[in-house]
Amino acid sequence: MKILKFGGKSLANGKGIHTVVDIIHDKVKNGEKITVVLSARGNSTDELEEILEKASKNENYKDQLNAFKNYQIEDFENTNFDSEFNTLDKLFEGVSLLGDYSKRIKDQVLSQGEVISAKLVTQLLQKKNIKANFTDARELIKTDEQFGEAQPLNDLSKKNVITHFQKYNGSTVNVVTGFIASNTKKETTTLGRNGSNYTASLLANYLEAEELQSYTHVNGIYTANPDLVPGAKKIEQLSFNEANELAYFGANILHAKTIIPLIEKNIPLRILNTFDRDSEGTVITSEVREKGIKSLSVLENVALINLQGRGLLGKVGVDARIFRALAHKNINVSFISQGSSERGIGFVVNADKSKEAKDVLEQEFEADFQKHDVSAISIEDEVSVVSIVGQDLSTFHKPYNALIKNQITPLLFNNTVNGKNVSLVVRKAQLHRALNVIHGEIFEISKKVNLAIFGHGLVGGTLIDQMLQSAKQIEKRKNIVLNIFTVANSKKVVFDKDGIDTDWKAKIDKEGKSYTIEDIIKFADEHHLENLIAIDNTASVDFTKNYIPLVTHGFDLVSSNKVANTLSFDFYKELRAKLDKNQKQYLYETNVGAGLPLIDTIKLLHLSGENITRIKGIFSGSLSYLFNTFSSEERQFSEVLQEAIDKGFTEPDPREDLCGNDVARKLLILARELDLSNEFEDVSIQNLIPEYLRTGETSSFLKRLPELNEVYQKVKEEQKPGCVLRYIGDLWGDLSQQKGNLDVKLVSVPKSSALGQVKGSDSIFEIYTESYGDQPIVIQGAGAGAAVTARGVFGDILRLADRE
Ligand SMILES: NC(=O)C1=CN([C@@H]2O[C@H](COP(=O)(O)OP(=O)(O)OC[C@H]3O[C@@H](n4cnc5c(N)ncnc54)[C@H](OP(=O)(O)O)[C@@H]3O)[C@@H](O)[C@H]2O)C=CC1
Ligand SMILES: N[C@@H](CC=O)C(=O)O
Repeated sequence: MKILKFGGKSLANGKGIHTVVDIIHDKVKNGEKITVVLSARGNSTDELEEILEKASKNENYKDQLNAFKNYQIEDFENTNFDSEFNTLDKLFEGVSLLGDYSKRIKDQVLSQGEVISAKLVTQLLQKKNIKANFTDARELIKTDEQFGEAQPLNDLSKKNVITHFQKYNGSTVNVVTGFIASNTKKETTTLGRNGSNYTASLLANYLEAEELQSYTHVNGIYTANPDLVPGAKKIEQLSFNEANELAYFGANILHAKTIIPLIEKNIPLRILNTFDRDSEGTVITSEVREKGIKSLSVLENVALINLQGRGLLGKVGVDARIFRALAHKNINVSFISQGSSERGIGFVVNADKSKEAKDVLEQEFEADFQKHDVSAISIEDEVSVVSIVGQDLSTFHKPYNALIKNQITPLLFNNTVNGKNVSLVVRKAQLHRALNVIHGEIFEISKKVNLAIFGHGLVGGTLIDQMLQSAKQIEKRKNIVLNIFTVANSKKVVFDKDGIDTDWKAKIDKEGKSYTIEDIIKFADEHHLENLIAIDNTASVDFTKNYIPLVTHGFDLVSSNKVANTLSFDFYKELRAKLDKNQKQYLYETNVGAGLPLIDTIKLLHLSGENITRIKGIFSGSLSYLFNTFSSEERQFSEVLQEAIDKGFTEPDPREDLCGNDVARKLLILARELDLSNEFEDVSIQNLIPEYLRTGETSSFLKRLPELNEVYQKVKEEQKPGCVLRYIGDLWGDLSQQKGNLDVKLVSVPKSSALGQVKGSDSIFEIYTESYGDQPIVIQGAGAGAAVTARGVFGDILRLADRE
C-alpha cells in the first residue's frame, strides 16, 4: 500500500484537480494499492480563516463566503455540498452574533475545507469508474482536546484505521480528509500546521505502508531555492536526519512531526510534483547514501538581537535569564552565538517578535544597565539566516572564503556539534548573492566568474573572441564558466547578466549606452553577480581612476594597460593597500613582454630571495620588429614602421612606442616589482621622434612617417660594420637601494650578439642575478601582437578564476 498525499495547490481549480484525479486513476489501473490523503483545495483554509475573522468582527463576511462556495462548485456539475455549506453558514452566523469564536469552533469551520475536497475527489474518481470511498478522518484519528494543535491518541487511532481498512481493502481507494480528527467526545479537532502531511504519515505508520508520496508543485527538494539560485539542483535522496535539518529551515513537509511516524516504521517519503509526472522527485529514507553537503536553507523574516556588555564576563546565569525572559513571552530563539569572552550574545528571533524581545530583555537587565554591566541591546532587522545542511567545519573554509572574497562578511555563525550544519546570519541585501556564492562553491560543478571588459579594440576584441571560442572547453576542463556580463568602450556599454554572445560588436554599436563606472558596479550588485573581475584593455590614463572604486566594490583586476603601474609611486602603493584591504588581486602579466611569463618569473625570483642585479633587453615588440627588419632589409624606415602598426604591435598611438614611453613604462614596472620606488621621471629615455613631430594628432603624425626616413637611414649607415640597431631597456645599479638606474635607448650591437640575433617582433629579457652570475636567465619570444597579448590576459583571468 502506498499513501498519496495531495496539497492545496495540486487540488486547485483548473489543471490541478483534474491532474490529481488522473494520477490516482492511472495508479489504480496499474494495479497499485493506494490510499489518498487530501488537503483543502487551493487557498480554502486561509479563506475560511479570513471569513471567520470577519464574522467575529461583525464585518460583512458573506460576499467572501459566497465566493468560497462558488469556487468549490464552479467547475463541477452535479456536486452537492449543501451539508458542508449549511454547517459553515450556521457556524459563521453564530460567530457573528457572539462577536468571538473559540479554537473549537475554528476547527469545525476549517475542517469543512478538507471534507469538501475529499468528497469532490471521491465523486470525480467514481465518475471514472474507480471504486473510491470518502473517508472522514474524524471517524478514525482520535486526539486529545487541544483544539488547533491536537495530539493523536495513537493506540485508539491505529485500531480505528486498521479496522476501517480491513473493511475497505482490495481495490477500493480510500480518499481521506487530511488535517482533521476528533476527540473522544466526537468533537472536531485539527492537527495544527502541516496537518495533512501528518495525517498521511500517521496512516502510513498504522498501515505500515510501502511509501508515502507527497505531491506538491515542485519536483522535489533542491540544493537551494531555485527562484534565488538558478544553478540549484534537485536532490535525489536524503536521509531523515538531513531532512529534519531542512525542515527546521523552512521545508514544512519535512517537519519532525511528519517524519517521526515514518522513521518508526522505516517508510520512505517521496516528494513529487503533481504537474510533472515524469519526475522521480526526492526520496527520503533512513539510509545516508551519499555523504556531503546536501542543501542550503534560508530563514527569512527574522531579526538579530545583540546583547552587549563588558560586565557579562564570568557572570553566572546570563543566558538562562535571556531564555527565561523570552520564553515567558513565548518568543522562540532560532539561532544563538556567544563569544567566548561572553561580552556579546547574538541571537535570532522572528522579526515580528524582535521589538517585544528587546523590551523584555531591557526589563530583565535593567539593573545590569545601571551597573554598566550591560551596555546595549540592539536589533538588526534586515537579516536572514542561511544554513548549510550537511556542512562540517573541516571544509567550511571554502564557502566562507568565497563569501569573504565576494565581500560578504557574515554577522554571526554557528554550527551543530553532532549534526552537520553550519548556519550564518547575513544581511538581507546580501542574501541573494551569498546563496549563489555558497552554492557555487559547494554544489556547482562549474564556478561562475563574472567579467567586465573595458576596451574592445585590438587586444580587448581579440580577448572576447578567444573567450567565447574557448568557453565550452574551459567549462569542461576547468569547471569554470566565464560570463562576460558587460563590455564597454570609452563612450558606450552593453550589459547582459547571462553573458554576451558572438553578436556583441553589433550590440554595442546598436544598443550601447553611455555609462559611468557606478553603473557597472550597480548592475553587478543588482544582479547579485559573484566572483567579479574587471579587465582593462584600454591605454587610458582616465580609466585607471576606476581601479580603486572597482576594487572596493569587490572586483579583482586584470590589465593589459600599463598606465596604472606607472603613475606616481604613491598611487602604486595606495592601489596595493586597497587590494590588500579588500582581499582582491591585480594581475598584469601582459604589461611587460605581452604573453611572455616575465612578471611572474621576476616576482618569484625576488620573493624567493634571489638577488636580481640587472635586467636588460629589447622590451618593445613593435620597436623590435621595426629595427630588426630595418637593419636586415633594404627598405624605408616608414614602410617598416607602418607594417608594425598594421600588425597591431604598436600602442593605439604609435608615438608612445617611438618616444620611448612604452619601454620606459615596462622598465619601471619591472623595477617596482623589485621593490624599487622609482618614478617615471627617473627613467632616462631616448626619444626616437624628432621634436617637430612630437605634438599634434596621431592621424597627422601617421601621414608624416616618411619624414623619419632620412634620419634613420643615416643612423643605420653610420654603424660599425656587422652591427645592427636595437632599442633597449636597461635596469642597473645597486638594486638593493631604494632606486635603480633606468635607461631606455637606441644602441648598435654586433649582429652576432644575443640582442643582435633577435628576429621578428620578439622581445628578449636578460635577467642577471647573484646566483646565476654572468649567465643571465633569458626569456625570449613574441613581445607584441593582439593574439599573444589577449592570450596573456586570458591567462591572468583564468589564474584568478582558478583560485580556491
Ligand atoms: N598590442 C600589443 O601587442 C599589446 C598591447 N598592450 C596594451 O593593450 C592595451 C590595448 O591596446 P589595443 O587593443 O591595441 O588598443 P585599441 O586602441 O585597439 O583599443 C582600446 C580600447 O579601449 C577603449 N577605451 C579607451 N579609453 C577608454 C576608457 N576611458 N574607458 C573605456 N574604454 C576605453 C577604446 O574605446 P574607443 O574606441 O571608444 O576609444 C578601445 O575599445 C593598451 O594599453 C596596450 O598598451 C599590452 C601588451 C601588448
Ligand atoms: N606597443 C607595445 C605592445 C606591448 O606592450 C610593444 O610594441 O611592445
